[in-house]
Amino acid sequence: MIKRVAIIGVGLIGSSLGLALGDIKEVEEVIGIDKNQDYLKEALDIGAIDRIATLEEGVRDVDLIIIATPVGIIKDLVVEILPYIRNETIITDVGSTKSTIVRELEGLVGDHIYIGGHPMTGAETSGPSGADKYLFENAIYVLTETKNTDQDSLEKLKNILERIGSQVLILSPESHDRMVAVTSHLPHLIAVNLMSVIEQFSQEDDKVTSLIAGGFRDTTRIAAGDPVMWRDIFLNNREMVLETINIFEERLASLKELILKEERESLEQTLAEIRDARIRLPMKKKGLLPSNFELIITLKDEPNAIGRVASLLGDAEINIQDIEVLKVRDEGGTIRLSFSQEEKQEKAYRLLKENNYKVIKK
Ligand SMILES: NC(=O)c1ccc[n+]([C@@H]2O[C@H](COP(=O)([O-])OP(=O)(O)OC[C@H]3O[C@@H](n4cnc5c(N)ncnc54)[C@H](O)[C@@H]3O)[C@@H](O)[C@H]2O)c1
Ligand SMILES: O=C(O)C(=O)C[C@]1(C(=O)O)C=C[C@@H](O)C=C1
Repeated sequence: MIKRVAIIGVGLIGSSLGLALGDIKEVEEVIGIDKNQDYLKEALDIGAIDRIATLEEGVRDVDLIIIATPVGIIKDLVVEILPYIRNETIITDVGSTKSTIVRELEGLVGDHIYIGGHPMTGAETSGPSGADKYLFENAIYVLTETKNTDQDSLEKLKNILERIGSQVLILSPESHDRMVAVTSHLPHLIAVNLMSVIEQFSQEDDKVTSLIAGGFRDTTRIAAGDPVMWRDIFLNNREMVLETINIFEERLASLKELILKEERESLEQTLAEIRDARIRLPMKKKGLLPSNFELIITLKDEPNAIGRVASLLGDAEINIQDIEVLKVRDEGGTIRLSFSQEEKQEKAYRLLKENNYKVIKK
C-alpha cells in the first residue's frame, strides 16, 4: 500500500499531485522537496505537502517518489537519490517525454523500481499557485511499460492514479513520444511561432493586439508556458518533434499553394475535410483527450454576477474545472464554464436553469 509519498519538484504538477494524493485515506504523509524555498512554503500553505524535507532525508522511507521537475534534470535527480532509498520504493516521474528518460533510468536503477509517467493535463502556469487538486480527474495519465517493468509496482501505481480520477493508459515510451510529438509538442511550437508573428506585427502597429479575439486566444494560450520546461521537451523528443515539423511544413506549403493559385474549390474542399476531422475528434468521450463538458451562461451586468454562479455551484459541491469570460457588453456578458465530467455538467445545467439563468450546453 502507498502510505508515504515524496514529491521532488512542488511546482504546478507536483503540488497538484500532492493535493490530490493527500485526499486519499491511506496516504498518511506527502513530503515536499524542491530547490525553491518559496515554492516549498507555498506548497505547505496550500496543503499540497505535509512537510518539507531535504532530498536525502525526504526520500529515505517512502513508498512512492514522484519527480516533477523539468525533464532535463530527472535522470540526475534519480542518480542522486538511489543511495538513500529502499529497494521496494517506486520511483516515477511526470516528465512530458519518455523514451530517453526511461531508457537511461532503466539502465541505471539496478534493483530499484522505476516506472515512467506523464499526465496528459496541465496548464501554462508554473509553481504551486496554479495547483489544482482536480487536475487529474478524467484526464489520461500515461504509464510506460517495457520488458523490465515490475508488474506489481505498475499495478500499484496505476491503482493510486485511478484513485485521483485519472484514466491510466499504458504505452511503450516510444509510442508515447511519437504521439505527444503531434498532440502536445507541435501545438506548443505552433503557438509560440504564431505569438512571435503577432509580436512582429505589433511592433509596426500597436493597435494589432486590440483586434485579438477568440481564435488567437484559443491557439496561443499555451505559448505562455515555462521556457525551461519546453526547451527540455523539444530537445528530449528532438527526432519526433522534427518529424512532425516536417509534416506540418508540407501541409502549410500545400495550403499556401492553394491560396497563391486561388484554387477556390480545392481550398474549400481541404478546409471542409479538416473541419470534419476536427468535429470527429473524441472530445466528449473517454479517449485520448481529456473530456471537456461546457456550459455557456449569459449574465446580467450586475455586481458579483460571476461570483453568484460560482457560489451556487460550489454550495452544491460541483467543481468548476475552468471559467472563461467570452464576451463583455454593456447589458451583461457571457461566460464559459468547463466541468471534468458529463454528470457534473448536467447537474450544473439543471441547477442554473432552476435558478433562471440563461444557459446552454456545448
Ligand atoms: N505544465 C504542464 O502542463 C505539464 C503537464 C504534464 C507534465 N508536465 C511535466 O511536469 C514537469 C513539471 O512541470 P510543471 O509545469 O509542474 O513545472 P513547474 O515549473 O511548475 O515545477 C517544476 C518544479 O521543479 C523544481 N525544480 C527544478 N529543478 C529542481 C531541482 N534540481 N531539485 C528540486 N526541484 C527542482 C522547481 O523549483 C519547480 O518547483 C515537467 O517535466 C513537465 O514536462 C508538465
Ligand atoms: O495546458 C494544458 O491545457 C495542457 O494540457 C498542457 C500540456 C498539453 O498541452 O499537452 C502540456 C504539456 C504536457 O506534457 C501535458 C499537457
